[in-house]
Amino acid sequence: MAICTVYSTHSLDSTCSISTPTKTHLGFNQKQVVFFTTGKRMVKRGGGYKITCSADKTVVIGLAADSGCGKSTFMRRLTSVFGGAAEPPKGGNPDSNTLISDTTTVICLDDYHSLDRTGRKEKGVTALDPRANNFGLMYEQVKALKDGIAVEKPIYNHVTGLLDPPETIKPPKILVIEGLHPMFDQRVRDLLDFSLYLDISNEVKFAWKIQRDMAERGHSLESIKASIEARKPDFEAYIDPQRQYADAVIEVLPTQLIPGDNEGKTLRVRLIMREGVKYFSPVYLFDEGSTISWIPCGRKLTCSYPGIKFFYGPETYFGNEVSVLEMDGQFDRLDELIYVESHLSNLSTKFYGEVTQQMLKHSDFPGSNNGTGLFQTIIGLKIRDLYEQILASKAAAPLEASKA
Ligand SMILES: Nc1ncnc2c1ncn2[C@@H]1O[C@H](COP(=O)(O)OP(=O)(O)OP(=O)(O)O)[C@@H](O)[C@H]1O
Ligand SMILES: O=C(CO)[C@H](O)[C@H](O)COP(=O)(O)O
Repeated sequence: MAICTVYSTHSLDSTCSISTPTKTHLGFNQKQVVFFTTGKRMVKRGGGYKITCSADKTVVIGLAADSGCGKSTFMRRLTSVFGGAAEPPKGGNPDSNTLISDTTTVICLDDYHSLDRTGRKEKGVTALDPRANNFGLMYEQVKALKDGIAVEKPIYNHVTGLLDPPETIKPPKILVIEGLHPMFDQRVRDLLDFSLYLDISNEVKFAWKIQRDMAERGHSLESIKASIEARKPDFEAYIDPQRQYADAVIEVLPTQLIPGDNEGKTLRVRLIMREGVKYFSPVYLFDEGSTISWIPCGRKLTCSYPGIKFFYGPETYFGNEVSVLEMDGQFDRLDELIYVESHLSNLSTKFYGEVTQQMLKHSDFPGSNNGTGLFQTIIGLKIRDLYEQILASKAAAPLEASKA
């Protein structure tokens, strides 16, 4: 490691690691102070040397869920927290799965399928099976991006079922890797600064699938049932166990307010937040660490049948201490959410009412009237806070080092 002064997007000195095959290269050596006046990233490849500055490093977020479980919806909420819309890479493959905004780049891990649709059929494996995915490449490329180096990432084309020529991905401020396996491979898992798992119960998954694949894509009820059943063993073997590694889990279950209900319209949603995660402090209701049951319906919150019930308290999840915030039921009037927001703490908002504002802004997104939208919005704000804390700690690091 060497200290260098960097003039780029950062105003503070950054700690840089310099790797060079020879001591002196293109006007600098490891003892010199290096000045850069152009270029956003302190990385040069192809010239035989590489400089990586910690303040330039990408923050990596993992989002795991089965297909059709709300990953895209969550990504839209997260991107919105940072402002600006996410778009596919300009002028690239129209079937690219990547979404880029000013701050975030979201890559879909389906792009690391090593077997295309025909290949999987021939070998008799599903896309959920690790044998159909290239975890070595996933690790190398996520690591490179985290270190500030651009990669040529493959593209899995969901329209044709083929692997298309790769696309260039430049290191963003925040990289989100979303898909079936962000926490499956330990090497990839260790690169994550924060991980989230969307845990949708079978009943609700089925209801959502029917809604989308039957109503919007013209699939038959039988084919939807068959596809869910066919994925189940591999889902249970390879996807579901990733819950244990997640820093936060959003669990979506049928309501308990209507006995025997499994229509999937009214939902009981639990936000399970691991304790002791660096840069992440769980949200709480009223009093941190207490166990609380709260029915907010009445003068300040309009609730039609079956009402709304909140719960908050400590629990154990896969042997880890967690805090759980739960909401069962749905909001009648989204503007009244401010009443609920005012009773929640540690939200990482920048101003009073920011959660409500975000929810109102995207009232047309699925889940906006229930705990799925509320908790996805809260996690989006927590990720912004985590990113800002990591950035601040990196900026402070060289100052600490120089004091030593
Ligand atoms: N919170 C929600 N409440 C109700 N329905 C939802 C919710 N989230 C998602 N859905 C339903 O599930 C469908 C899939 O959502 P979304 O596209 O966000 O999931 P996905 O995980 O990105 O899917 P895929 O991986 O198949 O692209 C939506 O069209 C909607 O019908
Ligand atoms: O689980 C999936 C994505 O999350 C898909 O089933 C997988 O990527 C295979 O895609 P396709 O059905 O387009 O061949």
